[in-house]
Amino acid sequence: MAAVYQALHRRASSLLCRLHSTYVRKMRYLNKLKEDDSLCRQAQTSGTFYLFHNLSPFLQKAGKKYLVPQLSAAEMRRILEKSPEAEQWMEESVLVGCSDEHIPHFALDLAGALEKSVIESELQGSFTDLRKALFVVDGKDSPLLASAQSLLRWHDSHQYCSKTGQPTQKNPAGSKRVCQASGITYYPQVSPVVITLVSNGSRCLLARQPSFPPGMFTALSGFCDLGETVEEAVRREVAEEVGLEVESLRYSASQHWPFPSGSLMLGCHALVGAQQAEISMDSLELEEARWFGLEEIVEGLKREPRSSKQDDGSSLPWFPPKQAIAHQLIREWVRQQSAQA
Ligand SMILES: NC(=O)C1=CN([C@@H]2O[C@H](COP(=O)(O)OP(=O)(O)OC[C@H]3O[C@@H](n4cnc5c(N)ncnc54)[C@H](OP(=O)(O)O)[C@@H]3O)[C@@H](O)[C@H]2O)C=CC1
Ligand SMILES: [Mg+2]
Repeated sequence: MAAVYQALHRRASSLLCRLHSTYVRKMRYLNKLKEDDSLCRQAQTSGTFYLFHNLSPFLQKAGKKYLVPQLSAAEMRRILEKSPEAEQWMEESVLVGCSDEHIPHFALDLAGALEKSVIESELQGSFTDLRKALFVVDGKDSPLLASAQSLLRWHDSHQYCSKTGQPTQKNPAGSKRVCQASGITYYPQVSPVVITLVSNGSRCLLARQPSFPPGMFTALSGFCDLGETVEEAVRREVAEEVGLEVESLRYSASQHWPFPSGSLMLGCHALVGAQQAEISMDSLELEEARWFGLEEIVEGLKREPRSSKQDDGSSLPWFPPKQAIAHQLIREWVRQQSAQA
């Protein structure tokens, strides 16, 4: 029995080791592509490409599913034949990942090269607004679309050096831009945002902004100020937006979020004292903020935007879908409350 157990253990360890080394090798290869320009240029000729047009990703419909096609370099060339300066366009692509077999994946925005309709009819699909695309594609594809779009957006808005006004040049991987005149290197920017699910022990606090779709409530969020810690940003945002003082907080998880540009959402749970029930809302930013009990949250999680609409035109509360970290925080709170009951 012991021998069988040992053999199984050895096999499991060796599998784990191989898995780990695949990951490590992949990360090192990606890093090399960012550092070695000629290797990256060469990789472009054998890589695959995700297409964007004006920052909208290209999707293909297969039955009820939406797929995110990857084009080979040969297919890319064939599409770009219709555009002058085809090679130059290939060089605009940015590295967004690679397969376990080290096939590099690039993203490319073809807005300046070809009409949207030309590509759509050629490839039988459509460029879809990212706000829709993120929620209809397979779960594993949405983080990739989100980060690819953020990187393409950053390149599009950092074409010039902010010191000299001269054009900046992107490296082949797209991990930086350099101004030859000043020697300044620019790296893609990330904006840290705290997102906090406030609880008073038995209820949690959700809010809505006037721009949200009817009935949607979510956790409080806000951009970190320069020089602030995550803890300070959580305390300040909760104080500013709902007038409550956080007593303790716990980090949960993070998520890249492509809106408005490239945010790193830092998800936290915060506790306020049970006696602090009165909300004093910042009505410049929020339209409504209120406490929700466990039952109401559980019901809201089952609801979809369409099913929330009532006959009198009002909407019952519903929450962000599973792709958003707000959803994860709300589910964690439900699990925690249910375990305490
Ligand atoms: N993934 C998820 O689950 C969720 C994600 N979010 C995201 O969190 C983000 C922040 O939430 P929000 O409550 O609006 O933030 P804030 O409470 O910080 O308020 C937004 C305002 O902050 C100002 N601001 C400060 N720094 C920045 C910056 N770096 N970029 C843009 N605006 C800045 C802007 O004001 P001004 O325009 O006056 O200059 C903006 O209108 C949103 O973009 C939203 O998409 C929110 C909830 C859920
Ligand atoms: Mg806010």
